[in-house]
Amino acid sequence: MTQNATFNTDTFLLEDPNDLISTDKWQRTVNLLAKVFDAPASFLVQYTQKGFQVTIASDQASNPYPAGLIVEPEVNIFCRRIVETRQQLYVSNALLDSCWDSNPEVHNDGFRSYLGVPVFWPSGEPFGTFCVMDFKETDYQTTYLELIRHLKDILEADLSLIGAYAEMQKLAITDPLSGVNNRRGFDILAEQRVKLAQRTDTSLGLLYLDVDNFKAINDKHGHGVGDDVITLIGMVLTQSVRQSDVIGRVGGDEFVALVMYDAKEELASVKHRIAAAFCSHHQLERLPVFTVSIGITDANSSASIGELLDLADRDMLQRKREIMD
Ligand SMILES: Nc1nc2c(ncn2[C@@H]2O[C@H](COP(=O)(O)OP(=O)(O)OP(=O)(O)O)[C@@H](O)[C@H]2O)c(=O)[nH]1
Repeated sequence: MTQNATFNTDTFLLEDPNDLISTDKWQRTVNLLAKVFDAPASFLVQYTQKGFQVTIASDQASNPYPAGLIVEPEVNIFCRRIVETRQQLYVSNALLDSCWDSNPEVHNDGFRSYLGVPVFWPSGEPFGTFCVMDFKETDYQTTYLELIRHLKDILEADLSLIGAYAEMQKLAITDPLSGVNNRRGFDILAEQRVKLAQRTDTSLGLLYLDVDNFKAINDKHGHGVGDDVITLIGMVLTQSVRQSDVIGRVGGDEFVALVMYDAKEELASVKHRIAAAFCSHHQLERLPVFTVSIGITDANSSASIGELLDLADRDMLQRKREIMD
């Protein structure tokens, strides 16, 4: 289920710039680091599965590594050690330790000294490193180590801003009771999913689910039990569809799922899977027995999400009438 696309810690910030980050301020911070250490190069480096990318490079002619440069994740560079250990690293002279023999920063580019600290996302995941490098051996004193940690706090404060904003965005599109997308979230993500399906030539179907006589559950067992049924539906739907499918709660007891399929019969089998899941779950959860009506429509036309929801809703009502009659 596509839900948390707003805060992706596995994407390079340079590929997906964030308005909340002032890269000017970061540039000044990185430049300042090089200046106070009287060093030829300093960096903010981001780590993802794709490797290490220089996000910001101090703007001196002596700096060989520009912003945007990516180093493969398995290369034995200093920053890699920090990401692995999550600890500060100070190498005053890399030639004195054979573990750096295979480091291209040392044997290709002539660096001797490295001081770096880990930078973390607010989630505690490593963002990357903040570091300063020199072509000569160094002997940094404690106050310098404190300074680099202080400057890194400034960068982490900005990263926590992105985290807080992403969290707010997530809250704005999530239904707190069922944990699935609310109507706004569903509309946004479903529209993206439809565009992606058109580009990749895949087929989509829309399921519309409504609890039968939900009002009676509330009236007979109380609102709290009704809430538990809503929570259960969110859970069952999440477990019944693929990660890339989009689900949402679009009304009190109404849920929808936009699902990808290869053969049309798959839509009917998703529908049966969902209905069957309720049978086993309400026993486990000690909830009253309830049934749901599910409508389906094909979602491969140029119709808007609102129009598709209407079609699936009408199909659901038709089925509900058939059961009630
Ligand atoms: N417990 C609980 N009840 C809710 C919530 N949101 C809406 N409802 C109730 O859901 C009920 C929906 O009633 P109806 O739209 O008549 O639907 P129904 O009783 O399922 O009837 P049919 O759709 O015809 O099967 C109303 O009584 C609402 O008060 C919620 O978050 N929690």
